[in-house]
Amino acid sequence: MAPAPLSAINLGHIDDVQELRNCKSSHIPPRFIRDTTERPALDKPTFCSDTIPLIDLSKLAKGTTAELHKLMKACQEWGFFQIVNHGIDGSYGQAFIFSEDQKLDWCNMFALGVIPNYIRNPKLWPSNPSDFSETVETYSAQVRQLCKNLLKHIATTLALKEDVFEEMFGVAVQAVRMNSYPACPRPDLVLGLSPHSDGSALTVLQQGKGSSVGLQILKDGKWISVQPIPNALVINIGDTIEVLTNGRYKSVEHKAVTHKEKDRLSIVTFYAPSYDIELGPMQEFVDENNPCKYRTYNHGEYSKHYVTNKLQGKKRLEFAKIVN
Ligand SMILES: O=C(O)CCC(=O)C(=O)O
Ligand SMILES: [Fe+2]
Repeated sequence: MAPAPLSAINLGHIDDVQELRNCKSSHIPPRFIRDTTERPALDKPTFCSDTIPLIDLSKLAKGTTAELHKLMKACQEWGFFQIVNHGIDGSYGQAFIFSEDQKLDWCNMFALGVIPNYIRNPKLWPSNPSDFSETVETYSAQVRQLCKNLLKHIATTLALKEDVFEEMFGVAVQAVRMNSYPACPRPDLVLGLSPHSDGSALTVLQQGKGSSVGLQILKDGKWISVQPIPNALVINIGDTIEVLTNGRYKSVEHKAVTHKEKDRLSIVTFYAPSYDIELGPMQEFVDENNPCKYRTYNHGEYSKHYVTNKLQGKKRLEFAKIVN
């Protein structure tokens, strides 16, 4: 999702977290200090008997039933999983600020629209380093193919025709966002990225090699850290799949925390239907035991709503919720 245009709202002075880090002061400007209820509990490690599921894409490609079952459980119970054997090699600024009193994330973001062409702003594509654009193009083409494949497997786990999402989505919208989280002297007071669900159908997250733990997901009311696995990609279900499956597969709330000494970079691809598509729960997931939970809406309107509202858990999905 591209960041929302900064409008006439008074945003006040915004410190650059990269500069704050470079000046090595232990002072955290108040705009970054979270209310006590929001602060990450870093001293209490998130214990969980399970870690997020790890899926072997090469086994899915061979049609291994056990792996497909694992994928089904991952989508149903976690909304998040990591994948291995996927065949992909491995001017910043704040986003999602809408008011002067809003707490800021300890993160610099750089977002680029990739496909279709009309969401690209060539002026934003840096010419330095010289291979930046080509690298993003190559990576994005591979991730696009990966998303198409994953959506086929996901459709199979739902007993749907494997091409159902591809046929429904039209020319899928693809955007990439680079999140840079500089080390923070007080990671216990700030958040790298506020809790949110993604507005996409699928999200693919790549972490820097040797990355510190940063991503946390909300599972059964507890924040669980996603342990980086070398060469694995983290995949999560976005709001679109939650709506289409009438909540069978859920988009899961997640956030990022920072580290006292280590910088962290995540490269995130959002893959979503074309903006002109009308979306609502598929009839396969609605019956008398599963009443329709979401209205039908235009995906372009949802995307606009998504980028013009602050990150606040799953609040943005209320746009589509049917209230009884
Ligand atoms: O950097 C991370 O681990 C999380 C990034 C994320 O959730 C996002 O960009 O939507
Ligand atoms: Fe996200």
